[in-house]
Amino acid sequence: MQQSTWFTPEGLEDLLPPQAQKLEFYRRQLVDGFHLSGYDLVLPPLAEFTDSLLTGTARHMAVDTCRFTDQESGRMMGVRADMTPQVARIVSNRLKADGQISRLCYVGEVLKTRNNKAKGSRSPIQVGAELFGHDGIESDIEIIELMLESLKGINLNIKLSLGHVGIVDELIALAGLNDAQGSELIDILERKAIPEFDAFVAANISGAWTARFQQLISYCGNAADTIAKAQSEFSGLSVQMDAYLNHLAEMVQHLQATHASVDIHLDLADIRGFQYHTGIIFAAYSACGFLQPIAKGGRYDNIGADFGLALPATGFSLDLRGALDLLADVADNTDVVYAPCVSDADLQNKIEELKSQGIKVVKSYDLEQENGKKLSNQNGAWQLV
Ligand SMILES: N[C@@H](Cc1c[nH]c[nH+]1)C(=O)O
Repeated sequence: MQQSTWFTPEGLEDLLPPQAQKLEFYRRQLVDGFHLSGYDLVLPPLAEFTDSLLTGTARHMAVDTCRFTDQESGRMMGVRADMTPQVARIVSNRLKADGQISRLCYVGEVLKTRNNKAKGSRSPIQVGAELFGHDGIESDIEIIELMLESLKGINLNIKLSLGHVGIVDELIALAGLNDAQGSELIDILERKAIPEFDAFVAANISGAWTARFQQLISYCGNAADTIAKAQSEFSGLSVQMDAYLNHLAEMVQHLQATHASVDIHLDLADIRGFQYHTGIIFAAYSACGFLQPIAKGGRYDNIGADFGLALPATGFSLDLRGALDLLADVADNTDVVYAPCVSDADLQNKIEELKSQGIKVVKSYDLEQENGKKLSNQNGAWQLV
């Protein structure tokens, strides 16, 4: 047998005890929390036709998506690299949830073509929530608060970073950049390549706009100060720009009132990893310093257009596998009882009764050797000894 037979591919790992149980514990806690906020669970399939998986705004995901030919239909399929576009397909095409608000949540493993550690796990276990059918700031607030509440519920201490994709887009439009220039700039910002950004601005932007792009990149820091600065310097550039900044300011004000203990940070030029987003974007970083966000999300209006129903949408997801080391270990305090392997209906009833009380009952093939409580037949009745 070749030695490589028992190796798993780079970035695809087994989760062993007790880590797997720990993940399951937190998964339940998160999904139960979503449920209590009115989010219904959906479980999309692991793979879909690339036509639906990589449609519209999700086409940017193509490089991350493992693809293969479906032996049934001959069509190209892909393993999901993100569940959000799948949930958008479900709401637009399966639930046809027009004219109403839909709240959905999901859990599942996703897969990425490459093992880029800087971008997080190659096979995240994605847990998330999406809200469809509302385009006001209230739904952005609901989703961000749900994320904060969920992370607090699993005892993760985080910092919140906020941004708005529209601000970069609007500045590009106002400065009169053409499509190619706009895409190049977005690509530079996605990589946060500051020297390239400076070179791009020097070569492509003139007059007062040069200073504005430099200001944009400087809008990074404490939320209250940064939004005040951005609002004073960008005020009046356009109605849209004012609206975007006002939305952010309102968001900051709201969260400072409801989540006073959360450290809120603004980064108006940070669009890294926000591929299909169109509005307010956000990320939660570990307060104990961790480069990858624990959870992230944002508004992504109209992603469902290709599925026949364009709905406003906002949501967030987190990678439970990536967050596992940051989560407290879960002690297994369940009582253990050993049971003999004998054919006896009363014993079986007793075992079921104990399990229904949350007691762990383990079959023993050598009861004498076990340390701990045992089920023993005492004068015809099964009892704990
Ligand atoms: N699925 C996105 C986050 C998101 C969820 N909903 C909206 N955005 C991601 O993993 O980056």
